[in-house]
Amino acid sequence: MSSSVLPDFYDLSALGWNDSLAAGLPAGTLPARVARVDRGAAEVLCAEGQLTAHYSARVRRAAATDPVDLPCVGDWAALRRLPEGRFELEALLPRRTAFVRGGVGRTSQGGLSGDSRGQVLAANVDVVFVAEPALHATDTADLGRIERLLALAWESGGHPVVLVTKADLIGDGLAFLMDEVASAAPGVDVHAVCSVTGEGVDLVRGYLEGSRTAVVLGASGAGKSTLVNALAGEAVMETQQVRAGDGRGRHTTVHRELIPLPGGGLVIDTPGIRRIGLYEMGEGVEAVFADIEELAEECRFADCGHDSEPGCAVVAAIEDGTLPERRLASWRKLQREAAWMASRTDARLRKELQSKWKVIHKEMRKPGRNRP
Ligand SMILES: Nc1nc2c(ncn2[C@@H]2O[C@H](COP(=O)(O)OP(=O)(O)OP(=O)(O)O)[C@@H](O)[C@H]2O)c(=O)[nH]1
Ligand SMILES: [Zn+2]
Repeated sequence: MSSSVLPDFYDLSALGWNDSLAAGLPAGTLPARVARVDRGAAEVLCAEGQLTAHYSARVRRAAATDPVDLPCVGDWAALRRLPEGRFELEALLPRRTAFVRGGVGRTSQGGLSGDSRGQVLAANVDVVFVAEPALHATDTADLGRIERLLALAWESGGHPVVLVTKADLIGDGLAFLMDEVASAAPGVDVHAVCSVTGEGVDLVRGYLEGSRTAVVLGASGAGKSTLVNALAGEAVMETQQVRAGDGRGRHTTVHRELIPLPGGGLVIDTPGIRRIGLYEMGEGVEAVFADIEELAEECRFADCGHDSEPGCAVVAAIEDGTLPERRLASWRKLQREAAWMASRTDARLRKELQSKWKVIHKEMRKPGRNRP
């Protein structure tokens, strides 16, 4: 599908390479960014171009013990040149952010395998675009879905941005809808985009400045591929129309899952990331509902259930109209889901990742950052 010619080499900084990553590179190795993984090997982009690097014995051993150590798209890796000229993926550099799917797998018998080991779907994602169409069939933007995807975005450690896509479909109702969406996304930038007219596309591009890496989360048909194509200025992704037109399955022609954009920045698109809304979320829920968490601190009872307790600040906010009732219901629903998932995913992994990212989140939630 892509008409772009593969370059013979990549400018490392255009792939997101920087000094702090360089400081962690083992001596005598070559930095490379993982663009796709296969069994036992990765397609990588590096100063030498695009090449295949097989995993070293050490990487294979580590991954056998803990699948989280398996290379994934977006990872930075250290390559070693073997005497015969091939490259081996010797080690992974520490990840700054990661989308982790908990170990809720299916056993061969069809039941849930409780092995509770995580799998990393994408690493080193700086910006997480949450795409929700202004109009989906006959429904306007689903605020609950935005909240759920925001929880996943916060949890990854990346910087979330909400994009109301297909803005052309809603006409005069847009301003009202944007206010509603903003109320579901405290502390997060919200923009309207239209891939048909190009409205908002430059704004989106701005988030990728400095060779940042993004993913676009959103339901099927949200306009993710169309947006990425608009950013790239060419068809790097198959859209639903194309797929419907030639009857081929999805992802048959898309090989690289890490896509460097001609205007700078990179986008990660994998089947796993496309389905991520179906996976779990944990403490990200707290970040999405920071407004309710804040109110809850004002409740008379520390264990207030925000139901019919006296002195409940949350119920008071609903009564005086400052907190939409829908938001409390959405918070409860996501909390229940998060608790269910947490009970069957790797607690150790979660803790480890969260303590790392708490610092980043704190930084991002500082006053002055577009709080409502
Ligand atoms: N009117 C309008 N239609 C759009 C816009 N963006 C995308 N579409 C259409 O919406 C449909 C779905 O777009 P895709 O980009 O394939 O959606 P997707 O999110 O990649 O969908 P999946 O691949 O199923 O996850 C296509 O028919 C697009 O032409 C837009 O800004 N305005
Ligand atoms: Zn309360």
